[in-house]
Amino acid sequence: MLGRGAARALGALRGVRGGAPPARSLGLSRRLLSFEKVLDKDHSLPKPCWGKDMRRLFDQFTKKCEDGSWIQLASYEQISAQRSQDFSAFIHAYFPSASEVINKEKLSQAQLFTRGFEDGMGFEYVMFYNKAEKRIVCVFQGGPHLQGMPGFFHGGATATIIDATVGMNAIVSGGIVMTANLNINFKSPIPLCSTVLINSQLDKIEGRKLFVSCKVQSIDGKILYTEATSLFIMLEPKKKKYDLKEAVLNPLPA
Ligand SMILES: CCCCCCCCCC(=O)SCCNC(=O)CCNC(=O)[C@H](O)C(C)(C)COP(=O)(O)OP(=O)(O)OC[C@H]1O[C@@H](n2cnc3c(N)ncnc32)[C@H](O)[C@@H]1OP(=O)(O)O
Repeated sequence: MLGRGAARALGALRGVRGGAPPARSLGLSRRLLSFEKVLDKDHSLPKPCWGKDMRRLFDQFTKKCEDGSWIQLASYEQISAQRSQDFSAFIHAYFPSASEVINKEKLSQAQLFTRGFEDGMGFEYVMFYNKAEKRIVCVFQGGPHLQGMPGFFHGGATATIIDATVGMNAIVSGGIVMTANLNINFKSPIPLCSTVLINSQLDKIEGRKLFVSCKVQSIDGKILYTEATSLFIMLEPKKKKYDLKEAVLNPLPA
């Protein structure tokens, strides 16, 4: 999914706010900017369902964006490219057997898993990217529909938001990538409806492999809830029968 998720995720890079200079002037490539989402709202902006911790951290990181060292990443449910025939061609090129299952109509109805919940009930999050430090910080407030053991987040929900965060970090460096391995150590249960910080770091790139690690901590940094390491693989360029780069540089209208 992340090949497609990659496109969705890179749509996030369109969002540079808080008076920060345009992403292009920050050195982000046109390629990144080209993954534009044209539908629905940007879920990474403050909502009434955000608690005071989420809102305060949003304001703190938005402030850090003012000098251009950090970029806030917008987040949508879908990208315009997903609706185009070209995106079906992309799936066919990389995963021909999947293209027998996913038709254009299904693709147009699909939406990002983490954005499929009612406001405040599931994943509320906003990510900030520091290119120089190869870091992405995710401020995450999980809702009551993410419960596992009573009163705590489901481990799969924690894994999901980790995958989204380390995945975004891999995407901003590697483009179209997929999760090959995700290794999680659950150290302490995360109280339901709390706000936590996910700090991810791109550790190294070896050929097509990107290694990204992260920590999930309480907002005061005193509790380490979860640690994870991950491996992302850039999709094999030689298998490419379709020029995704060109498609995203010149996206079709939705
Ligand atoms: C706002 C949007 C947010 C978006 C972020 C959301 C994040 C969500 C991300 C996902 O959930 S993605 C969905 C879950 N992942 C998958 O479904 C991937 C399924 N696996 C595959 O499709 C392929 O296995 C994969 C594309 C990952 C790799 O296949 P390839 O044929 O391109 O690679 P290949 O097998 O040739 O391996 C390339 C290198 O990686 C290594 N490798 C591959 N898989 C590995 C693995 N699992 N562990 C360790 N090494 C691995 C492999 O040994 C080799 O190393 P060397 O180059 O040194 O020889």
